[in-house]
Amino acid sequence: MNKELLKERAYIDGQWVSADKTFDVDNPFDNGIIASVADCSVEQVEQAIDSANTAFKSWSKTTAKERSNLLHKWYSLITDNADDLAELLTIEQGKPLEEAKGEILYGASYIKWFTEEALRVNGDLIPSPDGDKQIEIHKFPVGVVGIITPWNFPQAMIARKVSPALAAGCTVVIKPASETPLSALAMAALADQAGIPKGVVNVVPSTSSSEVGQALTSSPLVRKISFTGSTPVGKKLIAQSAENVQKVTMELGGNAPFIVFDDADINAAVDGLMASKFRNSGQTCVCANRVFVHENLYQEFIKHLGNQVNDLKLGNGLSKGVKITALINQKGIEKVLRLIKQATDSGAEILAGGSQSKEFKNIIQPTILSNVTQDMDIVSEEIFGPVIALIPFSDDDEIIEAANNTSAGLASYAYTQDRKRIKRLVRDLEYGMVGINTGMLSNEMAPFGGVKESGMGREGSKYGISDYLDIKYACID
Ligand SMILES: NC(=O)C1=CN([C@@H]2O[C@H](COP(=O)(O)OP(=O)(O)OC[C@H]3O[C@@H](n4cnc5c(N)ncnc54)[C@H](OP(=O)(O)O)[C@@H]3O)[C@@H](O)[C@H]2O)C=CC1
Ligand SMILES: O=C(O)[C@H](O)CS(=O)(=O)O
Repeated sequence: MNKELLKERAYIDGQWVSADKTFDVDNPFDNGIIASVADCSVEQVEQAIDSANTAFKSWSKTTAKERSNLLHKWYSLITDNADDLAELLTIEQGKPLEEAKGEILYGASYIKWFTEEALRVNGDLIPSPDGDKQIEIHKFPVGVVGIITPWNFPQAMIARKVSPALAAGCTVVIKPASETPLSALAMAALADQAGIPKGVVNVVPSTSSSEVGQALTSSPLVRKISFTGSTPVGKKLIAQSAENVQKVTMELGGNAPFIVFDDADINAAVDGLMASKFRNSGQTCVCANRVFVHENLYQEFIKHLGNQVNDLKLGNGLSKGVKITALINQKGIEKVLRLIKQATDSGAEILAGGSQSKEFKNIIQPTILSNVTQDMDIVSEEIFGPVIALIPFSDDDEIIEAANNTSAGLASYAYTQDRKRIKRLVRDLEYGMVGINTGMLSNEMAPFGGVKESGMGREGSKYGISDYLDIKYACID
């Protein structure tokens, strides 16, 4: 791997900066230490905010074309270094190398998208209702953006937030997850190489996440917070952002229903479930979390599903053909084992897996639980692991109500051929995103985001840049 991309110091004001202390980053597969990274203090975060604020004064006055060209250089450097970035990502996060490569290109697709969207931030001229006065609508970048990202997509979540921010003319201070800071620092190294001016992008790794969040939300210089992570942390940040009336974009937890109706193509539904459920070993906010299968198909579905699950290869993400790898940390492993045990203690049946791999202690076997019921914790909590919870159903009306019976509202999925039923599902499922006959719905051209306690704002698509712009109305007589 290109050692130039392995950075251990913070990136503040265009400089690589040490801190008074460091924290270790380990490989989730074997817990081997791979780096010791600068553990930034609140003072250093404040320095980064000051730097971003100074840089904003000039960056916000560059032309959209200049920003677009620099973003494109960043995009090109990322795609040119995709293999090395993927290897770094797998080492620090654990996911299979093929998935890590996919994440790098997925993240880069957002940067490419916003090189184009940067050129389409237009205002309006509105005919005045009041004599000859002219109504002009202008759009301006909001300012310094505080960005806090999770460990499950350590590169793509940064690309998905930083690219619209920079395209709009904003500057950013990024606090990556402590489990996975290396991908963020590598992205900063390539932004530096691309010629993105000092202070526009700052990365401040820190294990003092709560204090860093407080520093970002309490600073009047920070005009927006963009966060992807758990709902409890999202709620804290929303509350804290009120102090300075900051804009927020929140991509929070999910609890996706995956509904297989009696007219579904079983093979397609099993393929869609495998793709949705086992990506990143189940550690995504859009994974199928509750799998409702019509009783008429239940037994046949289980047979098809079991065949595919039993074929999944477990191991080190760097090894060829591996599909199921280590969960991010012991906390994540214990949470999934707790949910499995509570379900089986309450009557669920294990059809496959059900425990940690005998060979690799940090890997949980791909698991199928049958006869799961709505009262179980595995139904109400975001599993974040390779566990399929199967719930049989018989009635269309009941199933939509059951699917909506959660405080989350991010992704939802259904397999059916019935056009009337599809229209009803799109209308009545209370989610930001609905996948019909597909288990994969994330791409840079579609608005990614949720409703209810899954957050607010949208990332990607023609809507994504609006979160980083303010509208100014000028009335000219
Ligand atoms: N919707 C999504 O995409 C994601 C959902 N989740 C859900 O969250 C659960 C826990 O995962 P976890 O990684 O702990 O998610 P967290 O929400 O705890 O962490 C996400 C990010 O927020 C930071 N953070 C944590 N606490 C605070 C705080 N008080 N103020 C400011 N920033 C904070 C973390 O920093 P640090 O790393 O230093 O703790 C990390 O950078 C998962 O099991 C899953 O259910 C998790 C990740 C992504
Ligand atoms: O946080 C996540 O889980 C990601 O947003 C999911 S996706 O965008 O990579 O599908």
